[in-house]
Amino acid sequence: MNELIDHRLRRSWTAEAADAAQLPARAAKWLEQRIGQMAPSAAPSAELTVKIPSSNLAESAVEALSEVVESANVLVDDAARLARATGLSYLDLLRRRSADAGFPVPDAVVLPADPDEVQAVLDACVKHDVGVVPFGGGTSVVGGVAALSGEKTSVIALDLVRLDALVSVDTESRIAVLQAGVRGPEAERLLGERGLTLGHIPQSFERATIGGFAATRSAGQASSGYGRFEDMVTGVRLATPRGEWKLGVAPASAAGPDLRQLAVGSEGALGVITEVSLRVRPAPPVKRYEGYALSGWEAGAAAVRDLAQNHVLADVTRLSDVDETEVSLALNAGLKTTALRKYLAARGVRRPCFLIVGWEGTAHDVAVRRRETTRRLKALGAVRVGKALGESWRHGRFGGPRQRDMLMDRGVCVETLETATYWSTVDELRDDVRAALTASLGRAIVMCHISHAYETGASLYFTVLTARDEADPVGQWQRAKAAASEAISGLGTISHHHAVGVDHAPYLSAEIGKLGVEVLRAAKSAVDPTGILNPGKLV
Ligand SMILES: Cc1cc2nc3c(=O)[nH]c(=O)nc-3n(C[C@H](O)[C@H](O)[C@H](O)COP(=O)(O)OP(=O)(O)OC[C@H]3O[C@@H](n4cnc5c(N)ncnc54)[C@H](O)[C@@H]3O)c2cc1C
Repeated sequence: MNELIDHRLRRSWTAEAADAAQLPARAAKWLEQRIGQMAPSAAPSAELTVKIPSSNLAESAVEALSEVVESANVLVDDAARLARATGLSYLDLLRRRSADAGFPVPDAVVLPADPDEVQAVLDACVKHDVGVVPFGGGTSVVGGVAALSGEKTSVIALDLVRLDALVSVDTESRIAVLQAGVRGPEAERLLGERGLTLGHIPQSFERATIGGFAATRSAGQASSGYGRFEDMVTGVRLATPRGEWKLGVAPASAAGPDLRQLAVGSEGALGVITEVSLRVRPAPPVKRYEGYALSGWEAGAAAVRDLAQNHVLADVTRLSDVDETEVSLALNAGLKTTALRKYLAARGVRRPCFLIVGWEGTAHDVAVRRRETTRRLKALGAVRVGKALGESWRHGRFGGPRQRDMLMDRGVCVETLETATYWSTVDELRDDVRAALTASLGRAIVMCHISHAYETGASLYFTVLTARDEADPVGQWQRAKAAASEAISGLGTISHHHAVGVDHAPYLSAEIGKLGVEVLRAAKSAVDPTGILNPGKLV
């Protein structure tokens, strides 16, 4: 079980794919021409080289926790604690490459087996005044699982990996109840055995958990078809320092504000999600993915808006800007790029923006919906590239994290950030974020895509590549991220799906108002009066 979240394996995302990501020499040369000379660094060692402080958890607390979960499930060894010390942001990975842990490490890892044990662990932590960081897949990129102790003298990582069951399925209502620690692939396997699917496939699917998806209001790549994770949640079971809280008795309700939506997105600060009731759908027998190209970002964004506002979005709708398209042409050895460029230029697409569209469902459903989407796309000037592009994206869609490790080994600063805004400000926000990142980083490739579209607006997801500043690599990215966040603040949301965590907390009140922050703090003090839950996150 420890292997599942060991950072040495996590570095390669999945153990079996450790060497899958390679940068062809041609691509490396292209990259160096764009961002300048890079200074390769050694890949992190497979040995445990990071020095970490010893555990500060009082013996009485260890004993109390051991009574709840048995002593074998209270881990105080360095490897176990280090494995749950951070998430997977660029800064997390960067800090893990140095010899001294420049980040807080939990004093123990506690592994409860079921919701009742989670509740009993919280009760013991209240009694011993120990901070608790709920830990799902540990894929947070905003510091959500950072082992901050706040005002407490010790903090545990509450790892939910043993809560791994499909609890029940109500086929008539199409609702499945899953425990919080079930990872994406296992959820699909368990549901697939019953002919069902959740359809929630974020890029972190391989490692992230049901509890983590709910706690962060995650959005999967097929959100246009299946909805965001919060759209799927029909009920939540939470353990809190004040006792258990269950929410969700009907598909819709006018019994006051929807408190399920307070639990969803609560980032471990208002309770530990132990079970989630989820709307499920019949597993689709047909999946069809294909690619189109549009000439320039404005034409591409206008096409996605047209599809959204005419209710003909494909389940997956993903538009890359010119830079992201250029990079995928340069780095993707699988596509016959020269021929493709000529083909597109001959059809008037000189600055191509790739659009991936994917439909899932019955053969009839896919055929009908595909016809409608593609009819509109052609009318909007989109040129069909074909199935190869769609399938190449579908098969490579979990490759990003592996490529990131490999780029970091080569001396590249590589990170992503995201936001969302209304259609009327999509272009302005994109321009402002790009300008802020470029002004801060100098020579950099700043790519952007839309991967989640709505009638009223869209998400914007940025990927940045620049040569790492070896003198101050942490400061280099912190300054760029702050500049981008300032540009976002006021025009869009500080996070469309990565959540608040530590990194976005300074920008929350600009978005929801001081009163909004007070409302969240009041909710927190109601469920967590002594402040043991996830100190320093969200509010
Ligand atoms: C390479 C990569 C790609 C990603 N792609 C996407 C994407 O496509 N879409 C997307 O939405 N996100 C994406 N993310 C972000 C991240 O995967 C999501 O935020 C995910 O929902 C986190 O799930 P997790 O189980 O890993 O949670 P963790 O990282 O373990 O925790 C995230 C936060 O939730 C809290 N938490 C976890 N479990 C519980 C629980 N049971 N109860 C209460 N609180 C809990 C934690 O304390 C923390 O604050 C990506 C991350 C990476 C590294």
